[in-house]
Amino acid sequence: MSDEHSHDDTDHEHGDHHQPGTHDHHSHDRDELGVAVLTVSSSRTLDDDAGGDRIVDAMETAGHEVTTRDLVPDDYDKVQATVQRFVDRGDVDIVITTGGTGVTPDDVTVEAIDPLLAKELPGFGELFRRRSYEEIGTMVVATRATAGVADGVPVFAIPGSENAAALGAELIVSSAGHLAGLAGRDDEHDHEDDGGHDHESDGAHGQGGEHTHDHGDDAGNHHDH
Ligand SMILES: Nc1ncnc2c1ncn2[C@@H]1O[C@H](COP(=O)(O)OP(=O)(O)OP(=O)(O)O)[C@@H](O)[C@H]1O
Ligand SMILES: Nc1nc2c(c(=O)[nH]1)N[C@H]1C(S)=C(S)[C@@H](COP(=O)(O)O)O[C@H]1N2
Repeated sequence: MSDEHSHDDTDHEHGDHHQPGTHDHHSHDRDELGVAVLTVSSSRTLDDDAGGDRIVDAMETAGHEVTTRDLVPDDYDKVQATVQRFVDRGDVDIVITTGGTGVTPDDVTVEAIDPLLAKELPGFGELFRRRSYEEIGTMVVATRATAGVADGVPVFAIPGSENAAALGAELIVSSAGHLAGLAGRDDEHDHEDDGGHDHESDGAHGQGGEHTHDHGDDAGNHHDH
C-alpha cells in the first residue's frame, strides 16, 4: 500500500504501484510489467521465432520483464489453455500472443482467446490495422489482431510476421502500463463470473491456478459480448 495518492473517491486495496503518475487518471500506471509471450505457430520453434524475438526485445528495451515465453501450434485448446495459464500467473501483468490471427483455416488464435476476455479492447486492433495499412496496404484485412482483458490482465493477439510483431510490440509498449494499471484495479469492478484478478497481492489469484473457463470442444463463445 504505497500509493502516494489518496483516492478519496474509491476504497481500493490494490497497492504496490510503481511510481504513480502525477495525473490522477494515470496514478495506476505501471512502469515495469511482467510480460508473457506466446508464439502460435505450426511451422516455427522457439529457436526460429523472429516475431517472438522482436516482442521480447521491445519489452525488455522498454524496461519490462519477460517472465515466461512459450510456443504452441495452431491448436484451439492449446492456445486457450496456455493463455489462461499465463493470465493466472502472479508474475504476469500482460500477455502477448503472436501468430495465428490470419484467415487460413488453421488460424484460431482469436477464437481461442475470445472466450477468455471479459472485456474487449477493439481500439487496439483498430490502431494496429490503421498503422499496418501504412506498411502493407489493404492486406491488413488478412489480420484479425485483437486485444482484451482476461481476469484483469490485458491480452494482446498480434500477427506472426516479424514486421507485424515489431509494430504490435511498439503499440503495446506505449499503452500497456496504463492499461495494466487500470485493468488490474480491483476497486472498480467485481469481475462478476470470472473470479477477479488481484495481481501482485495474491500470487495464486482467485482461480486456484488452472483455468475455470470450460471452453469445451472448440465451442468457445459462451461469454456474452
Ligand atoms: N514466429 C514468426 N516469426 C517470424 N515470422 C513469422 C512467424 N510466424 C509466422 N511468420 C510469418 O508471417 C507470415 C504470415 O504467415 P501465417 O499467417 O501462415 O503465419 P501463422 O499462421 O502466424 O504461423 P504458421 O504458419 O507458422 O503457423 C508468413 O510470412 C510467416 O512466415
Ligand atoms: N504490420 C503488419 N501487419 C501484418 C503483416 C505485416 O507484415 N505487417 N503481415 C500480414 C500477413 S502476411 C498475414 S497472413 C496476417 C496474419 O498473420 P498471422 O496469421 O501470422 O497472425 O497479418 C498481416 N498483418
